[in-house]
Amino acid sequence: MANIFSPNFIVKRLFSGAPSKIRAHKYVLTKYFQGEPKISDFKIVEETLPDLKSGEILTEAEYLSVDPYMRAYMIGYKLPTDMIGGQVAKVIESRNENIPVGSYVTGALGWRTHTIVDPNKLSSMGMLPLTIVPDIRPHPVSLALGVLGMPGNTAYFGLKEICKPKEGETIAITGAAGAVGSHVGQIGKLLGCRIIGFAGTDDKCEYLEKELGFDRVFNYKTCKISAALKEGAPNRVDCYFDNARIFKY
Ligand SMILES: NC(=O)C1=CN([C@@H]2O[C@H](COP(=O)(O)OP(=O)(O)OC[C@H]3O[C@@H](n4cnc5c(N)ncnc54)[C@H](OP(=O)(O)O)[C@@H]3O)[C@@H](O)[C@H]2O)C=CC1
Ligand SMILES: CCCCCC(=O)/C=C/[C@H]1[C@H](O)CC(=O)[C@@H]1CCCCCCC(=O)O
Repeated sequence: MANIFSPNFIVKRLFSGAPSKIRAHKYVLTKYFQGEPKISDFKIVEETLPDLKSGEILTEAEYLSVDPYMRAYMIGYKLPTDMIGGQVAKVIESRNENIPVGSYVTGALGWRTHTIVDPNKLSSMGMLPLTIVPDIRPHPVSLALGVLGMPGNTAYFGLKEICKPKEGETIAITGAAGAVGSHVGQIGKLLGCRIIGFAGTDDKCEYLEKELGFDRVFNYKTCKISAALKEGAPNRVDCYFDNARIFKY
């Protein structure tokens, strides 16, 4: 997740006594990703937003989300195209009586600074409604893209409703340090399970064991998987929550 406001992105408003004109900045994808995404795959475009219509809100992004689905989804768009993506954003102007200025919303608004939203419409791909973030202070609003958002919900419902682990069982997790995996492990611990994880660096493994309380985490790039499973899950693995498809099975 990235806080997008560097000095280059500071909003410029043209005050004229009338409603402010906002110059939004957005990431436009100009090349499909090959390997790691690169700065040169994007250009940044400025656009002046129109005045709000009745029912609409103007949002200012505070957090953008970077997620694995983006690589696959962007292939479906003709280039150049606006970059999709989840946001937590603050409402800075409102012509909607249910969403006052100062509230926070989360939704698929894309990688852009400012957005005019009709809260009754679904996202561009028609999948996600805009959601008002409840007041969760003193916790940060960014949690709406984390444990309270899709990663947390995926972890919670995937574990509770699909894996259905029982207390004392062992859960193995790949992509264990990722947005979903790190929540699966923590929820699993709360359910009284033994958690073994697989992650791609020693730092991630140490973080998961020491900070998040996973029982045993292995660096899948340097360990022998069969030995790791024997050591980490001496009885057996009861649930396998696969986020990364790093194992051939
Ligand atoms: N985030 C969400 O809300 C949702 C996610 N999903 C799916 O869940 C899975 C995990 O998502 P999420 O936790 O958000 O992902 P993250 O981006 O947080 O973590 C992904 C991790 O997967 C590992 N990885 C393994 N193999 C590869 C590879 N070939 N290329 C890149 N990374 C690799 C990397 O960790 P390491 O270095 O440790 O190997 C990487 O950091 C994905 O399949 C995603 O599509 C599904 C529904 C919702
Ligand atoms: C607000 C978007 C948060 C997305 C979090 C995430 O990682 C979603 C994962 C996708 C999963 O891999 C399979 C999906 O279909 C999930 C939803 C993708 C939503 C894309 C919406 C894009 C848009 O409408 O602009």
